[in-house]
Formats: sequence, structure tokens, C-alpha cells
Amino acid sequence: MSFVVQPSPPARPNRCQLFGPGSRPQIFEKMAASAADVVNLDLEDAVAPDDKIEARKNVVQAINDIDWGNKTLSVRINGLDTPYWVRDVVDLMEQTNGRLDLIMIPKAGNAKDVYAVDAIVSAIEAEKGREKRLGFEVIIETAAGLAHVEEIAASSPRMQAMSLGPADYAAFMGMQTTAIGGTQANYYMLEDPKADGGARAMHFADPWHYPTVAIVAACRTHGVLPVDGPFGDFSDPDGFKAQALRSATLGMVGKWAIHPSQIALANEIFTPSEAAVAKAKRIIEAMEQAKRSGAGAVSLDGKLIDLASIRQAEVVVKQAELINS
Ligand SMILES: CC(=O)SCCNC(=O)CCNC(=O)[C@H](O)C(C)(C)COP(=O)(O)OP(=O)(O)OC[C@H]1O[C@@H](n2cnc3c(N)ncnc32)[C@H](O)[C@@H]1OP(=O)(O)O
Ligand SMILES: O=CC(=O)O
Ligand SMILES: [Mg+2]
Repeated sequence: MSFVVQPSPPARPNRCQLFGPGSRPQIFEKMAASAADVVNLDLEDAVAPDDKIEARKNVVQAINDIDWGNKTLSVRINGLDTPYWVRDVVDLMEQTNGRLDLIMIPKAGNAKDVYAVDAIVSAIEAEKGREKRLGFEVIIETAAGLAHVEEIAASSPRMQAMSLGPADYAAFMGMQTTAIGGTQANYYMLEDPKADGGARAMHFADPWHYPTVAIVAACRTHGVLPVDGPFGDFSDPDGFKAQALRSATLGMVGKWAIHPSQIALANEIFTPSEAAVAKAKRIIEAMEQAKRSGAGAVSLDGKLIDLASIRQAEVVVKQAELINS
């Protein structure tokens, strides 16, 4: 236990981040009317090179003209290795009305990447006398991003969220797959040949486990929201749910949707169920009683609960309160 108190991440729901290409303005109103907590207008990989300039104009206009309600509104700018990103940032800062909440920085490789964007944003904010501080979110989706995940999480007071990007992550790590997230057919173990009469059942392992835990740890250390990225097969709701359940279990607070059919799935998984909230409240209640009687550890339903159980239960209760607030 460190004497440094773990900072809280931004207190806003982030169960689902709905993405849409900036080059497809016909869907912007649908995104605004959706049940996603966060809308991400994309200038990066969902926009073809020839459409980059037009997409930027569409996004600027949409930020100014569309009623985004109480959504967290974010734009994914182009990567710092492209000729587009500076103009993305400058136009978003100079030509929009202050409604924009976040800029998403893709392929963040180290803290200096965030610093570079911060320098431009800070200068324009000061020049324009903007009172609302723009927030940042990043995607961890390169080998360098993973290697420097903690310094990226700590890189700026603007940092609000960090997502795992499994598509680029797979590419940059040289993984042999073209699927975006989820189960990988070749990542399995076979049962011991001597077990079960040699039937050798397959057990799929989770190739996203390590980056997920690394992101969650970095985020929890620095008060940033950890988010699971895209699941490309939008025709496979069960696969999406299994992936989302794994990341929720490991501490992530939400997941991207790359199709409207994935929004309700993400909202369901990242909203604590009534049963989970009721159980968490029973634990807190039982521990209050235990404290009054001087006990640190007691049994509830035949299981141990102690002071750590309060902290566990509070995660569930606070998440439910945040969503219902
Ligand atoms: C690896 C990464 O970087 S992922 C992040 C970047 N990627 C993206 O932003 C891609 C986002 N998704 C999309 O562009 C699209 O959903 C696609 C290309 C996958 C599929 O598009 P379509 O073929 O039009 O899907 P489909 O026909 O099933 O759409 C059904 C309805 O949902 C709408 N829709 C589709 N995608 C979206 C979206 N992202 N947001 C809101 N509405 C949408 C369609 O306009 C259509 O509406 P309608 O019923 O009123 O006509
Ligand atoms: O940007 C997201 C990804 O998976 O790559
Ligand atoms: Mg990517």
C-alpha cells in the first residue's frame, strides 16, 4: 500500500463510445440520438486519405450545428506520424463553438506525443480565452504505446480516458491475425493428451489480457478511465458480449461500438445489474454491522467478507450511482 491516494477518474459514464467516420455526415444525427455515452467522430482510420480534408470540415460543422445533448463529444484526430494532425487540432480549436469535450490521440507512443498536442491546444485555449478545458483520450495500439503505457496515462492533466485498440495493436505487434478483437482461432491450448482418454479439448486463451491489465493498472494509478476498443465482427453479439464481460471483469469501464447494434450490448455489460448492486449493498451493510461489533472479518452467505470487501462493493455501487445520476 502506498501512502499516495489513488486518484479518481472523471465522474462520467463511459459505457459505450460510438464511432462514425467523419466522411459520413449522414450518420451524425443518428449518433447524437443514440444511447451511447460518448460519441467519437473519426478523422483517422475510418476516413480514406482523399476524404481527410472534407471529413474535417464535416466534423467541424457537425460539432457546431448538431444538438449532442449530454453526450461526451470526442474527435479522433489523425496520428502524429501523418501530415493531417496539426490542422485537425487547430481547426477543431479555432472553428468550433466550445461544445467539443475531448480529442482522441491515436497510436500514442509516449508522453511526448501527448505533450505535443497539449502544447497546441493550450496555446489556442489561452489565445481564445476558452474557459472549458479540452480533455484528451488516447489509444494504446502500438508496441511503443504498450511499453510506455504508464507515462502516457500520467502525461497531462487533460487525460481522461485510454482505450485498447486491438486492430492496430495486432498489426504493430506483428500478430498473425486480421480479426479486430475477440477470440483468436489460433490462440489456444490443447488438453493434456493423457487426460479424457486423449480427446484433447481446446481451451482458448485471451490474447488481449496483458494489454488490458497494463492499461487498467496505468489508468487506475493516474485517475484515467480504462476502455476496451473495437470488436470488428458486428454480426456476432455473443462474441462482443464475451469480450466486454472479460474487460469489465478486469476493470475497464466501457467499450467502443463500431455499429449501432453494439451500443445496447455495451450499455448492458457495463451497467452493474440490480442483483449485483443489491449484493454489494448487503456486503456494505454486513460490514457496517461487523464494524459496530468490533469485527474486521465476518461471514456472509457462507463466504468471507472483510474490509477489502467494502472497497470491492463500493466499486459496483459507485458505478451504478454514476450511471443513474
Ligand atoms: C479499428 C478502428 O479504428 S474502429 C473505429 C473506426 N471505425 C468506424 O468509425 C466505423 C464505424 N462504423 C461504420 O462506419 C459502419 O457502421 C459500417 C461501415 C461498419 C457498417 O455500415 P452500414 O453498412 O451502413 O451498416 P448498416 O447497414 O447495418 O446500418 C444500419 C443503420 O445504422 C446506421 N449506422 C451505421 N453505422 C452507424 C454508426 N457508426 N453510427 C450511427 N449509425 C450508424 C446506418 O446509417 C443505418 O441506418 P438506417 O437504418 O437509418 O438506414
Ligand atoms: O483504433 C483502434 C484499433 O483497434 O486499431
Ligand atoms: Mg487503430
